[in-house]
Amino acid sequence: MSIMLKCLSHTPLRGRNDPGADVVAEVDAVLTKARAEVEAFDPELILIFAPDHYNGLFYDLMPPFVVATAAESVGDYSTLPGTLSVDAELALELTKHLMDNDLDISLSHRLQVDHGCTQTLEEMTGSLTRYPVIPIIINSVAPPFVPYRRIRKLGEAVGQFLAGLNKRVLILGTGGLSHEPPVPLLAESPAEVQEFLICGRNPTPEARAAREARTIAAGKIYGSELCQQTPLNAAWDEAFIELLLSGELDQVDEFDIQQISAEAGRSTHEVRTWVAAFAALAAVGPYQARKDYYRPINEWIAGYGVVSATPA
Ligand SMILES: O=C(O)CCc1cccc(O)c1O
Ligand SMILES: [Fe+2]
Repeated sequence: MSIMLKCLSHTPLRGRNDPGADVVAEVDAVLTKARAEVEAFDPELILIFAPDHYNGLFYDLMPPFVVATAAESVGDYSTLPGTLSVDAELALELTKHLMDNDLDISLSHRLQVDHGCTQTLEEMTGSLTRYPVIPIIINSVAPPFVPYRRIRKLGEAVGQFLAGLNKRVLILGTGGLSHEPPVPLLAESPAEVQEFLICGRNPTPEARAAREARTIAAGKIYGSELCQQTPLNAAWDEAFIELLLSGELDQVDEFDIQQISAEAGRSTHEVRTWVAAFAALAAVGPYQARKDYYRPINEWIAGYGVVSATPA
């Protein structure tokens, strides 16, 4: 088995509410290089850890994490629609492996996924079907959350499974870093928003458009004094990236969920996907990681980062 890891932010505001042309060009160059590395690696399997943003998973049944044996893109924010090329048999084997290793994983035989999964898949491969994929969706947006140590253990167990395959595997983590887009909180919402958060699957095109417009409007003022949301936190992001580069992943066991929300924004918890990805790689052996890019980008509502790693 050989293995490559890439973790990167996603943001549906890329191409919709862009920063200056110089920054756009920088990010384009970073993503082009990352994609070329994926192409050269030629993965036989992609294991993607991704969040969901109330598109596939709702409070009527909210799992801490879930393996999908089949996945359909909802095509939000004009992302690619359609069916992902999930390796169903292998996804089921992985699920059993996780259960046998004391992880109470959920299983979906038909999961809707959103930009949180598909944007990165498209950016890294140009498609939703180029390579066989197994999605693992980690709850990062709908509190309460399981502790970070559980995410590290999930990643470890996934890594042990991957180590037993005779395949080239690309591990992806997508989301973060610091950011707080305008996603409603169940406890603070009026009844109709609560209804959406509990069972809002398959919204009307109008409802979807309204949601997208709200995110774009938030991007226009993010980081200014007009904005109510927690601002980006470059220091938090840089420290998190350093932690990953150091290899001392068990430090995430000390992460305080409330404190991260307060200091870096509620959606910062999308970095749980990065924790799982790195824990999976670390389970295979020592690794070498590099920071490809970091910049706080208010227009995108994202502490925007790209990190790569391979076995040392
Ligand atoms: O529509 C949503 O729920 C949030 C959209 C969104 C915006 C900025 C950064 C993100 O990571 C993200 O997911
Ligand atoms: Fe997100």
